Amino acid sequence: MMISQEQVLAALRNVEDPDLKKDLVTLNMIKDLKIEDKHISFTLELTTPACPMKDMLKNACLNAIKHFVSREAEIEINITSRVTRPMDTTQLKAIRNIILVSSGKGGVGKSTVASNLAIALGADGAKVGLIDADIYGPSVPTMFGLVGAKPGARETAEGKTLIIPIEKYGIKLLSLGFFADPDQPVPWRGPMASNAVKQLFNDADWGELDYLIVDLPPGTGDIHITITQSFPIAGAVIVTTPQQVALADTRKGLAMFKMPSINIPVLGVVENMAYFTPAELPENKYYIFGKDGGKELAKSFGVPFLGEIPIVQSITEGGDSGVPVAMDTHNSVARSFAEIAGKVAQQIAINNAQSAGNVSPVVEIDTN
Ligand SMILES: Nc1ncnc2c1ncn2[C@@H]1O[C@H](COP(=O)(O)OP(=O)(O)OP(=O)(O)O)[C@@H](O)[C@H]1O
Repeated sequence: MMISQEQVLAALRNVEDPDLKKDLVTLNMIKDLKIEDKHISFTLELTTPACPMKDMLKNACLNAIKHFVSREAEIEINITSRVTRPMDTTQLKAIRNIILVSSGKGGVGKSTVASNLAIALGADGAKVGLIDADIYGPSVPTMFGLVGAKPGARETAEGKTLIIPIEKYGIKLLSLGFFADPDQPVPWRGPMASNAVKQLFNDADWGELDYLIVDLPPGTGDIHITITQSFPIAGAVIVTTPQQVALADTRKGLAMFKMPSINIPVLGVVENMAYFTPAELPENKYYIFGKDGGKELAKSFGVPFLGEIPIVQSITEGGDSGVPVAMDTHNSVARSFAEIAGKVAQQIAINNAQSAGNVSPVVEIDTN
């Protein structure tokens, strides 16, 4: 039996990426195709290591080759990824996608979501950085067990001094909290705060990153304007809790990203503290702050709903002890964060493909 490259590629043209709505060959995702007798091997290059459809696409390739080429074929598929980036980027070239994590109100769990999202994306093999730009109360040092840590610096060949992000759990971190005394009130104000935040982007030795997560201060202020106008942003993740007071502020925060002068894609809404589950009765969910508020908000703005996170002690404990809950992959909350990370990465890949003209302009948004 002779199998040709053309036969295999023709078979794989029947496999469509459901997000990008084109086949894998057209999308140039099939690499290193080799055929020896009945042994076929190739690499499937995805747009993100966090792709939630990894297994589905691999199975679809196997089935297509078995069906259209030969039942006897022995098929080996190696999965890799090359994270795409928005098109219009001339600065921060080594940072592919900047993701803002934002909330209308303080204390809703924005830093918790930013930290766990960073870990969940990194767990799939992506190169991830995290900037804590919360001028009012930088909490990333606490959440990563780095209170009192001081980043180093190095000189470039051109004589520029670069801050070296601190690496923990595979994530490169910089927080305004590293540059202030943890026991003193935060002195950042107006232009000084904006300049300090810009430095975290421009004057740091980030190296290559697939995703740089930014934990913003709550609300809508100078820092938001500075960041959205200074850097190419892949999108914003909005964190809310189900109470009406939180939702009202979230609505304002979300509307800000949609303003024509800002115009940042909203990747979706995360509903934190969605319900309470007692450890001894894990099946019982108590919607003590109201039900589905985040979901309905997402629907009303036509943006994806990324998932809900319950109120659980392991999140508070993880945050306080410097080991974010997403590190414990057996914990069900860690799985929820992994799912949210998958959806965020997926949404970015769709937006990037769209801006590169690689996908039809109508993208279905899952708001269920
Ligand atoms: N789902 C949850 N279950 C239990 N505790 C949580 C949950 N989400 C957040 N917390 C805890 O609530 C506190 C506030 O969370 P976090 O610092 O993430 O909020 P924030 O929105 O970033 O606050 P800030 O406005 O200060 O930036 C932390 O102690 C955190 O561990």
